[in-house]
Formats: sequence, structure tokens, C-alpha cells
Amino acid sequence: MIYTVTFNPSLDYVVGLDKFIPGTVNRAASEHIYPGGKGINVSVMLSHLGYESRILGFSAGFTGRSLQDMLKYHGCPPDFIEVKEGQTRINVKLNAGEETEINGQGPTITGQDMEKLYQKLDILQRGDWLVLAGSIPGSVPRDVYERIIERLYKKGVHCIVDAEKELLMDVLKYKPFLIKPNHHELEEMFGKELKTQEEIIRHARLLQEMGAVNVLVSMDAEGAVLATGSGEIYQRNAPKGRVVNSVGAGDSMVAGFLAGYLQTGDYEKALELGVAAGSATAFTSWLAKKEEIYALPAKEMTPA
Ligand SMILES: Nc1ncnc2c1ncn2[C@@H]1O[C@H](COP(=O)(O)OP(=O)(O)O)[C@@H](O)[C@H]1O
Ligand SMILES: O=P(O)(O)OC[C@H]1O[C@](O)(COP(=O)(O)O)[C@@H](O)[C@@H]1O
Repeated sequence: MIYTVTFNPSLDYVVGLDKFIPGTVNRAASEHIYPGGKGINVSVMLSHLGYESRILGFSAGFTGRSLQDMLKYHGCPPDFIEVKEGQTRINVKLNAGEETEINGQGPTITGQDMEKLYQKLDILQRGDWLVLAGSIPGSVPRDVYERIIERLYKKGVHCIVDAEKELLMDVLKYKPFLIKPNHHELEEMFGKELKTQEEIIRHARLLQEMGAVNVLVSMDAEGAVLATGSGEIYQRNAPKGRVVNSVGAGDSMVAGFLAGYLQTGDYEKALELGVAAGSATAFTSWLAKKEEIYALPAKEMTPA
């Protein structure tokens, strides 16, 4: 079974504007509200690709209830722990030629709430998959990802982590099956600009030396590079298309990679489905459907 954990789910309020001028009243040309949060997006995309998963996480307040309703409507009912203080955040995504995001802080998660999550995670068994993705609210101890993976690593659960900086660095010693920093997150982790593909590959390999088994570095319109646990390096270009809303592209890539790997056991094919899922999502208003993903030309993804 695949489990995803989203500590900080959201409603994503995606606003399209012809032009955004700070300090003035701006009028939206379009507006949509979608379920959001990294693990949740991974689960929804997995379901689009035909894989069932269990959605764990925390929700709060009226926004949390709306999020649960939306996920049920989309055929992915969550198994959230409802917390008492605060609200599930509303993340604002402004799309005015370039994309600007304001992500909220999220509700207060107490020690008791955390205990409930640990109880749910106790049922995971050898061979299960766990995706830990996204930021954690300020009320949660910073080492929470590390604590969870430490418990499950010993049981033989395959872990995938998509998070920033220390959250990611701290879990490497527990040999996660996959981590997916984007190009900028990789630069932030090492505190330097990485200009060439060779530099990106070298730093992906450094993360492997620190413990990560497979490192997938996404590079938005430039596609992605994968350093595998068996020593290969694979690269795929992103197909070309008109970007409609790239929110969720990274999460779609993680889901596509996992689905591709489970389907074929082949890293190169997993990378290809990951890139296709990410790009198809960027080319549509929300998370892409299976038909949209498979309609993308595989030829464009193959490196010259
Ligand atoms: N502008 C784009 N054109 C084509 N594909 C894109 C674009 N933006 C994202 N993608 C696809 O989605 C994947 C993940 O996107 P990226 O922006 O790197 O991740 P994240 O959302 O985590 O920052 C990319 O590797 C690529 O396949
Ligand atoms: O937990 P964080 O890092 O604030 O990110 C949450 C945001 O990221 C998303 O999951 C999208 O992530 P990606 O664009 O990286 O795939 C949104 O749905 C959500 O608003």
C-alpha cells in the first residue's frame, strides 16, 4: 500500500490576472480553488494513474472540511486527523505571466495530534511505500520527518521525501528510496549556484553519498535528471507546451515516477512518466489526467 503524509494541506486559490501591480486594487481574470498540499497532490495524481493510496495528514476548521469534501468528490477520500486550533491554510497562487505564490503557515498541531498520526503509521509494513511531502507547520518539531523515517526504515518501508533544506538533509541517513529536490532547492541545500547539468549531477551524487538511494532533480521547463542507486544517470527533456498553471508539477512528477517504477521496475521509464506527469500538469489548470499525460510526445522528452 502507498501512504502519503501531508502535514500542511491547503486549499490552493489560483488567480489569473493580465497584470499584477502591487500596491493597487487588482481584478482577477479567472479564479479557481483546488485541493492542495504536496502529499495530497501525489495521491490524487497516483489515482489518476490508477494507483490507490491512503491520504494521511492534518486538517482544521472550515477550510479543512472543504478540502475533505473536495477530495471525496475527486474520489480520494482522506484519512485526516482533525486538529482543534487554527485552520487549514489557503495558499494563494497568482498567475500573471509569471507565477507568484503565498503559502500560509497552517494550524496548530499538538503532541496528542502527533500521537494519533504515529498510531496510524504503526500499521505500515515491510514493502509499503510512504511519501512524506511538503512543509511542516511551526507547531511541529523540526525533526518530525526524521523521527517518522527512523521508525519506518527499520521496518523495511520504502520512503520518498519531497521537502526543503534541513527537513530533507536530516532524513538522508535513513536511506530514502527517492528524494526530489528541484534545481533551486538543490542550490539552497549546498548554498551555491549550480549552472551546468554536470554540476547538478555532481551534487545529486553528493546527496547519494549522504544516504539517498535515488535522487531526482527537477528543472521545470528543462526537464529532469535522475541519479539512480545503481549508479546510472538518466536525463529527460520536458515536452514543449503552453503553461497554464504549474502548481503541482513537482508533486505530479513524484507520483508519475512512483507509478512508472511500480509498473515497470525500470528507472528510465519511471523518469519518463515522471516528466510527462509533471509537464502535463503544468499545461493544464490542475493536476493532469492520465489521457493528457500519455498524449505528450515521448520523442520530445528523449535527450538528443
Ligand atoms: N514550464 C514547463 N514546461 C514543461 N514542463 C514543465 C514546466 N514546469 C514544470 N514542468 C515539468 O514538471 C516537472 C517538475 O517541475 P518543477 O517546477 O521542476 O518542480 P517543483 O514544482 O517541485 O518546483 C519538470 O521536471 C517538468 O517535467
Ligand atoms: O508545503 P509547502 O512547501 O508550503 O507547499 C505547498 C504547496 O505546494 C503544492 O503542493 C504544489 O507543489 P509543487 O508545485 O512543488 O508540486 C501546492 O498544492 C501547495 O499549495
